Amino acid sequence: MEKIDGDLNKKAAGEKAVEFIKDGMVLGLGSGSTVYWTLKKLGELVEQGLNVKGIPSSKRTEGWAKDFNIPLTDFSQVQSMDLAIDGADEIDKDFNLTKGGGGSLVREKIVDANSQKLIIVADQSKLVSQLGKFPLPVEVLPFGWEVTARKISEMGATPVLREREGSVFVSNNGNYILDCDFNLIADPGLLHKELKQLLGVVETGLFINITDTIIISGDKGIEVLHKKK
Ligand SMILES: O=C[C@H](O)[C@H](O)[C@H](O)COP(=O)(O)O
Repeated sequence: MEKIDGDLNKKAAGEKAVEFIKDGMVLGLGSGSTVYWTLKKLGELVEQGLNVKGIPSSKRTEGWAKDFNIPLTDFSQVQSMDLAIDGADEIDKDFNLTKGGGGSLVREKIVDANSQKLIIVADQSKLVSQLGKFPLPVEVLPFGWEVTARKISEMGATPVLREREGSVFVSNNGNYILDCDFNLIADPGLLHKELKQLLGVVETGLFINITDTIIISGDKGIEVLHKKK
């Protein structure tokens, strides 16, 4: 069995999110070690009779959902979900996010953006005043990735091809990830748009303006923050 980050704040935030799940909902199932705790708790509720279905945002999440007997569906059955619950690598004061530390950013963005509501679960270390300390994950096509990386470096970043255990990391979509240190990101929306215009870029880990609620666990206990409309 895979070893999961047992950080108590991740566990607390992840578990809290199930309070927002209602019977009959179709859910977007995010990725990462905080969402793992959401899935585990959700499995207990399913066992007690809660009727939900989920679309997983990664193969890892799909595996966990199956382990916890959470019924799954896909985009051939439903095009819009009631609620997505996902993790993040950084969260700024405007609820914009950096995601993709685990390499699941493309499927996460498709799932999160097609949900009526997005709840982000995280420990307090993820809160930042400005995005950018965590190098921005950018998913790129393997073909010509060297050119794409050079174009990104001309935008002021230092892209590093992600590797795991000595091999190039390959995403669930068969692509590569460039971890791009832009230093602090002054305008995340603009940077996302500029990166998306580069040939070879599939998607960026900047999630702008799609988060409704953040569940943070830390020194002050669990806080539920709603975005002001
Ligand atoms: O690709 C991975 C995802 O964006 C995760 O949601 C993110 O990295 C946070 O993961 P964790 O909850 O393990 O810190």
